[in-house]
Amino acid sequence: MTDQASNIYPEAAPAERIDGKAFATALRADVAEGSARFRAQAGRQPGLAVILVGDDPASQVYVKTKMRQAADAGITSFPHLLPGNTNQDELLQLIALLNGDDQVDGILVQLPLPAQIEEKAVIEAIDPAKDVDGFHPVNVGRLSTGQSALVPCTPLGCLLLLQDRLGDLSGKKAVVVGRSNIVGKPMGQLLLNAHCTVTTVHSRSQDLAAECRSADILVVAVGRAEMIDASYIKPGAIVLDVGINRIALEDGQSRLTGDVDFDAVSTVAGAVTPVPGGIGPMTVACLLRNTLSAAQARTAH
Ligand SMILES: NC(=O)C1=CN([C@@H]2O[C@H](COP(=O)(O)OP(=O)(O)OC[C@H]3O[C@@H](n4cnc5c(N)ncnc54)[C@H](OP(=O)(O)O)[C@@H]3O)[C@@H](O)[C@H]2O)C=CC1
Ligand SMILES: Nc1nc(=O)c2c([nH]1)NC[C@@H]1CN(c3ccc(C(=O)N[C@@H](CCC(=O)O)C(=O)O)cc3)C=[N+]21
Repeated sequence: MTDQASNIYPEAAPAERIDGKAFATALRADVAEGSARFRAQAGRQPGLAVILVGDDPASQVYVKTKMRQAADAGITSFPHLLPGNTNQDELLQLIALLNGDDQVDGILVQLPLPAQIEEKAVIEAIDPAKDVDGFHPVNVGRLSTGQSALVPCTPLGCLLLLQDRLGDLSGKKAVVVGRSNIVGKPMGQLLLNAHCTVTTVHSRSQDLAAECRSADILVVAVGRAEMIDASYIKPGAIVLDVGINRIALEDGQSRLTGDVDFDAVSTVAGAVTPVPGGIGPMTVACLLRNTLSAAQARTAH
């Protein structure tokens, strides 16, 4: 952080830290209530199948967190931990089995997958009604045409936080940094559906900082540690930091950091989400919310 960057608006009050972790805890309590009602009506708990191929330690941690929080929210999880050399046909056979299993309402295949498996083929094999990640082209199409859909968890978590703080988002200027299928694109779509004026920027954009400085709402999902400093921020803006970057420290340890330089941005913004404790926990809470929604929709007809 440069002195210049931290002092461009010296009169501003420091930004509020948005507690995504606490919000996610409240959201999981809502899901638990809904799951209990579902169980009373359907005679079973909502079910979530979680597939992990390989033994990447970070992915193992995420999968454990998801299963523990699912149990706490009254959702049964069905873990499928497959060896790293699993081939595509084996994975597709498992998905076909889960598509046909009435106890399973949601199917999550942890990404990234090993190189021998094509992500697109796997995503397209999942029954769209059980696609709790919202990555299937049917759900992507439904979201982009404003129909009810299973919506990707990370952008859904961002939207819920924004609506909690701002209520109606109509007419707000929103800038999304990043255009991945998982975060950036569905985020733009959700903000557009909520009547924001949306700009999506990426690695080929010109004058990224100027685009970002026009934003009342700035959502950052680039995967570059602390890239966004105070010079990207409009005074008073709400900044959501999706980035999860593990950086090595000198003592051999590591720490998690976002795509936003939290301290620098806090001198200018109105409110900022931290990493950890921001969007990450919201993602997992929204996965459980989507599982409950899928269970309700599957038993409604
Ligand atoms: N909190 C959570 O729950 C989750 C967090 N994440 C994290 O969010 C981050 C983004 O993830 P994801 O969307 O999957 O990442 P991707 O790598 O798929 O996409 C990154 C996007 O950022 C753009 N980009 C990269 N460098 C720059 C740059 N210098 N200037 C402008 N744009 C740039 C890329 O542009 P281009 O398209 O032109 O290449 C691309 O659109 C990661 O840190 C990831 O770990 C992801 C999912 C969930
Ligand atoms: N099919 C699929 N769906 C996903 O949603 C998906 C995925 N694959 N692959 C990986 C990414 C990443 N992701 C995160 C979820 C929670 C935290 C999270 O809870 N983070 C904690 C910190 C956890 C820690 O300390 O490591 C926090 O930010 O506070 C982070 C990242 C979901 N993803």
